[in-house]
Amino acid sequence: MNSTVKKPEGCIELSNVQVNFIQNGARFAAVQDVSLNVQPGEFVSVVGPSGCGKSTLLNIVAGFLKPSDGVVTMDGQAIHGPSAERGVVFQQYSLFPWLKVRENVEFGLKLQGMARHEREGKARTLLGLAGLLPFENHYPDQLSGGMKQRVGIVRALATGPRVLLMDEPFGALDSQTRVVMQEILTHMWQQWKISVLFITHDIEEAIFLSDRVYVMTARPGKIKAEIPIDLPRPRSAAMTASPVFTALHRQLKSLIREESLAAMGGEIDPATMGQSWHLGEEGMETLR
Ligand SMILES: Nc1ncnc2c1ncn2[C@@H]1O[C@H](COP(=O)(O)OP(=O)(O)OP(=O)(O)O)[C@@H](O)[C@H]1O
Repeated sequence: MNSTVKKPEGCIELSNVQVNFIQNGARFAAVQDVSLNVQPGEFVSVVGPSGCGKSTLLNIVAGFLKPSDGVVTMDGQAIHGPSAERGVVFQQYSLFPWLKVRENVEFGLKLQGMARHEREGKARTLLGLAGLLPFENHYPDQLSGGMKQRVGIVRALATGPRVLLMDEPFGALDSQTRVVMQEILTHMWQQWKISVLFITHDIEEAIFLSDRVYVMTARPGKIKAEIPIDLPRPRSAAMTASPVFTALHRQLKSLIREESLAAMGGEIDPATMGQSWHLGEEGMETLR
């Protein structure tokens, strides 16, 4: 946990959550017995192999999905559906293409019944903080991917949520833009001190941004480990070369690698990985 002053609200708790889905007529557990929490003002990431149920967990906290079993609360109240108290940012830029940048940010405020001049002022302040004010009259199509995602974050924050839920928000960006976006997000988060639940495949991203990281097992997704990230704040790109960062990276990589191999269902034998394939004449024949 960082040492900044916490808002008194924005506590998410999942207790013994199970999610069953039906695929091809068969029921299976996507998520099993998951208990995790995000404390007020904390930045928590969830990492794990593809298909382990990360997005499913986020969708439950967002209120888009109901768990088959278990309890999910925000500040002690059960979550029954989506709410402006929980802002969501997805990988796909979910901006309205027919609205200008500022109109996109104002959208939720308009729904809340805020008067025009007030919402204009609020949107402009937030856009200014994100360095986007010069683009307030642009349409989303006129922006780069990184800028669109910054608008998406500002829009999610505009209505004053207690929690920000982010599902691979930088997954569609090139690696350089992604690193810059991580720095922007960590600075924005330090100003807003809002609780964040962040889903990512990227170990470095999870370490750089988070106070704690949960690692999930391969499907059915359970919590395999909870790793505190004891790096000072504010975070800077230079920290990624520090011994603490490197050790955390190694630890998380090893935990996830075990699960990624498990997720492949024994298709790959770790003992022989890296050895060249010797197909033999018979094997070559099957490829011809
Ligand atoms: N609505 C649904 N109906 C049936 N199966 C689903 C549904 N949603 C997700 N699944 C399955 O549940 C499992 C978990 O999916 P989920 O998208 O949560 O995983 P993930 O960890 O976010 O994956 P990725 O990292 O690849 O995005 C997957 O096997 C997925 O195919």
